[in-house]
Amino acid sequence: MAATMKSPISAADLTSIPDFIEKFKGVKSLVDSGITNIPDFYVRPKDERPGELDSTASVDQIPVFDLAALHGEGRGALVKAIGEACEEWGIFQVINHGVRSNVMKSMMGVSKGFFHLPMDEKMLYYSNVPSQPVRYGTSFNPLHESVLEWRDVLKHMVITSPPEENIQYWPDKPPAYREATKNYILEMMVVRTKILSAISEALGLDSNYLQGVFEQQMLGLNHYPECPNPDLALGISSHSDASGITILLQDGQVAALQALHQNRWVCVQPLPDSLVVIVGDQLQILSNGKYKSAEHRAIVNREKERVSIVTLFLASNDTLLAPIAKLLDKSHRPKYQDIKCEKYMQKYLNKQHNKKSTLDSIKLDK
Ligand SMILES: O=C(O)CCC(=O)C(=O)O
Ligand SMILES: [Fe+2]
Repeated sequence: MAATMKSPISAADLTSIPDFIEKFKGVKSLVDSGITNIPDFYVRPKDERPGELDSTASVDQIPVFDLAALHGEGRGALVKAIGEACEEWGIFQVINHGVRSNVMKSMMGVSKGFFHLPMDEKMLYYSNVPSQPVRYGTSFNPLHESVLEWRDVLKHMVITSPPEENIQYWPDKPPAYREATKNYILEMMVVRTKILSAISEALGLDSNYLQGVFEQQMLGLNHYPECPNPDLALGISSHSDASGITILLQDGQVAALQALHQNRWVCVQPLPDSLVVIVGDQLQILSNGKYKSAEHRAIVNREKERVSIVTLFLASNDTLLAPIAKLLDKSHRPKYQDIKCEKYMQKYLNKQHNKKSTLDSIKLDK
């Protein structure tokens, strides 16, 4: 592989982000070039670096729910607990969610396989324009960022139903990519119904209410290569997701995802066969702030690479995002300006990740 044969370069040789993007396209090829220090444009300001704040104290574990209980007498209690977790945390893990273990394993396998392809294969999908249907790239929005995220990405911006309608745009390497991705997407559609029906009920709405709103699906593969200075960089910087909900599959071997809770970073420990559910900004808007989108980030590791797979469920472009009328009354006035989903997504995608800044920008009575 040509990229691995280059002589080691020093971080000081890389002067600017556009220059780096032009030469390396992303993190993997930078690491393969043999660097021993990260370039300056990966170094986070001091207050953003992963510090001592991350906690594994038992009081600070994010909630874990066994979804098997949705099918029996325990449904009411579980729905209530999920609602409370959406208010308090905006993030929780689920087990016994019904997604087959081998489907998750294959998806993880083809994702890793894709990021390890030779550069010219990955370049077939390369773009810096976030709206491409299937796009390989790096960081979040590299040409609008002052500090880059230590990750490369492959994004499927639109998943159709059935998913294989636009399969010709999907990578066909590694050879199992298309089949594994299709199977994973189909299982995500099933688990979405379980989770969104529970959240709808917790809000006092018809079971299928939110399912009818968050009908669009996107898929994102994140690759976080080993990093020589994990104390200075972040894999993904603090942000909330623009989705209604996000369902995340994380690598079982490396703990890296952290959620902000009461001003502390709490590590989301990977549990076997679990999925992480994250409340996104669109659910915060619809619930009029009752449910909070979780601010989260991912750290990187000196020895281990990591892959995570995110499935976003969100409203269609022409949906007007607004608090649900049934949740409003004299003492619950709307907290957010109405905004078309397409416009919200443009606002979100046209800048760098910055905590919950997109949501904050449409708050009423700031
Ligand atoms: O890799 C992770 O655990 C987090 C990924 C994430 O937050 C995202 O893709 O939005
Ligand atoms: Fe996220």
